[in-house]
Amino acid sequence: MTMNIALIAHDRKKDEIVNFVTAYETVFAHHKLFATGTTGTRIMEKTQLSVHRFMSGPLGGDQQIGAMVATNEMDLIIFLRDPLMAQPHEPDIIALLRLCDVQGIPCATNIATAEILVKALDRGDFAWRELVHKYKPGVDE
Ligand SMILES: O=C(CO)COP(=O)(O)O
Repeated sequence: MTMNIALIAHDRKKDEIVNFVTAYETVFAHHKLFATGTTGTRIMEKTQLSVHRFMSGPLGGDQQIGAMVATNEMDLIIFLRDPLMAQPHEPDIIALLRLCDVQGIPCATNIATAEILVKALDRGDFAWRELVHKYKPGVDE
């Protein structure tokens, strides 16, 4: 079952997300990947994965991903935030995390949680999302 996965990282976390996605590239290859602009570019530069890129975070990318969460079209989010650096688009970041809680979407904000979620994804723990996909034509293309 193909899941829609969002990958997002703030600047000082970009190396970390690239290394992480590279390590689990064979798992991610089975899914449909989305990212904010720069994160997506960085991942595509270093892997063979194809990533649908939204706007850069400060220009609205978090909100674009949030729109997919709002309509329950996103199955998993890995969002490596920088907890030590203020972001100009902090309200957008909070809004995205809030929507994950509204819809009950698994969202990892650090690498330890991301690792657990990706392992769960690989062993089929996200199969319940199939029920959601059934009612969302076009999500699982
Ligand atoms: O700012 C971001 C998420 O809040 C990430 O955006 P970029 O991937 O474009 O750097």
